[in-house]
Amino acid sequence: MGFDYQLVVIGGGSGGLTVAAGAASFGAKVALVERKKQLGGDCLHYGCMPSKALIQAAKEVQEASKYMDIKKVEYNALFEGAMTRVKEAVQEVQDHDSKDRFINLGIDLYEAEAVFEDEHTIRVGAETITAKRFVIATGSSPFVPHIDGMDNVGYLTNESIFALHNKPESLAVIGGGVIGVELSQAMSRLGVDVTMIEGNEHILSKEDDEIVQIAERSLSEQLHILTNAKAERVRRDGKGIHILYTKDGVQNEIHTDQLLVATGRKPNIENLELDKIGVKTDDEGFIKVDESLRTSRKHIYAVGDCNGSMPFTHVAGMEGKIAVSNAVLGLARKVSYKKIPWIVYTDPEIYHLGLTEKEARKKYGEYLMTFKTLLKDNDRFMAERKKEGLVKVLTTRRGKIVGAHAIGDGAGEWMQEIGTVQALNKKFPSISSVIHPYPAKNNVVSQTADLYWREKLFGSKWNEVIRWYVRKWR
Ligand SMILES: Cc1cc2nc3c(=O)[nH]c(=O)nc-3n(C[C@H](O)[C@H](O)[C@H](O)COP(=O)(O)OP(=O)(O)OC[C@H]3O[C@@H](n4cnc5c(N)ncnc54)[C@H](O)[C@@H]3O)c2cc1C
Ligand SMILES: NC(=O)c1ccc[n+]([C@@H]2O[C@H](COP(=O)([O-])OP(=O)(O)OC[C@H]3O[C@@H](n4cnc5c(N)ncnc54)[C@H](O)[C@@H]3O)[C@@H](O)[C@H]2O)c1
Repeated sequence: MGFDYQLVVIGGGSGGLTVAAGAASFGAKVALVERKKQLGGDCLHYGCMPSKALIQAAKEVQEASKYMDIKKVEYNALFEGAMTRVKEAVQEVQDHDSKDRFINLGIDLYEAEAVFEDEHTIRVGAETITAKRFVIATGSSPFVPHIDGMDNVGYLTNESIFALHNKPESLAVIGGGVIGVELSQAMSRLGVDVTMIEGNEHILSKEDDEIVQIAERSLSEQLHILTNAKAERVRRDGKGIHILYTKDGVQNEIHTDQLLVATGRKPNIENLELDKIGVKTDDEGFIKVDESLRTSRKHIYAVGDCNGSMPFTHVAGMEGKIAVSNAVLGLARKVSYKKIPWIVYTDPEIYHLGLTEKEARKKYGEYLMTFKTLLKDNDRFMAERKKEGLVKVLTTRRGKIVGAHAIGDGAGEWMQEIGTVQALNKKFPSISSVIHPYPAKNNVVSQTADLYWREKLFGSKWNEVIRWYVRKWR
């Protein structure tokens, strides 16, 4: 039976665009279906791009505030300016990733919501199209917990906060995960009074404990952080939004101009009619895939946020490339999530690779080695007065990297050296033999790698042997 297309990709975000472009460049007949007017998905429109533009604008305001007294009315103008920068950044990347670029690759674009009719057919608006294989890349949306009054209060999510024009006086943020902390700090730097309500004992629950301690200390100088706190009820009146919450068993209320909900994600599968074609999902609705990214229907693949693996753009991209190899070239490449770093773009910035110390200790027990350098012990961070921070690297006794974490100015950039070394299957101590230009910030990484040798040479029986050799023979 002939199909209209060899491959139909559903969703034109980070994952879907990688798949569509990759498949077309291998000569496949490809259609891309996107329900929104623009390509780019969450990362471009409501995620990575607008948040990073906002973070940068807020950082500049905060720097300026060190040298001048910024008045309240000036903060209003600076806020509006920051929001304009956000829109400009999104537009610039949008122009670069235009529809024409994909049409010129020979891809047929359909601007409509895809709905499965049967396992080889989808409805897109008024048309139906058939394909031999599909890749679902429909992403995720904000998950909003059930809190009494929420439906009537008019809250913000990452899909609406970047459209704010006027600076709110105050902002409450429910959720102290990555979105919560990045946006809270940026808003606070733009003169907004921010209160964060986090249900867990600590914010950023996926990070290493010591990193979290430093992050909490630093962020609580700029925001009110309420941990172990549960929002029970919200209501709006003429003065704004009231949030009734319980913290450590005690009830309290805060009053705020705006409320941001940042409590995790849910998959965009609601209208696909996956049940009809036998594509299985887990309890939260994320599409189940095997290591080759195949769903329970073997000719249908799922990549990016909708499969619930790791909700990052670089993961959607990595999965997209594997899906192209498998769906288009017929290979059987498998995904691995062991060597995927991420960054939390706060100031100080956080870098995360692999296991936290708690996880690594559980797995490796006494075979785990931990190497730490405080930024206050590094010349460059001393010189720049950016001494708050830590590098922590976790290895096996033989130097295999199992985790690397840092918090500090620009950590996301200078720590990636460790991610590269790990990806190339080299050991952590090999960084010691690479000459780092002094006093680049990545010296703190080689300084930490030197600790491995110090431990091996001076913290073991070898030390005695070397000392004996030097005394006797040199
Ligand atoms: C505030 C915020 C900041 C972030 N910052 C970062 C960051 O700094 N770094 C990072 O790596 N990640 C970041 N992320 C995560 C990143 O945005 C996502 O992991 C990434 O966008 C996932 O890509 P995707 O292709 O799976 O989904 P998306 O990019 O969301 O694309 C899915 C597309 O599918 C479309 N679609 C959905 N259903 C249908 C349908 N039935 N028919 C047709 N089209 C459909 C949607 O309209 C959308 O365009 C951030 C997320 C948020 C919310
Ligand atoms: N820098 C980046 O790469 C970046 C930036 C933003 C988002 N993202 C991606 O987006 C994903 C989603 O981010 P997120 O911050 O929404 O999710 P998250 O899972 O990181 O954090 C959600 C937080 O909300 C808390 N929470 C949940 N329900 C609550 C409730 N009722 N009351 C109080 N607290 C509650 C959770 O305990 C958790 O700490 C992230 O996992 C990340 O992968 C990445």
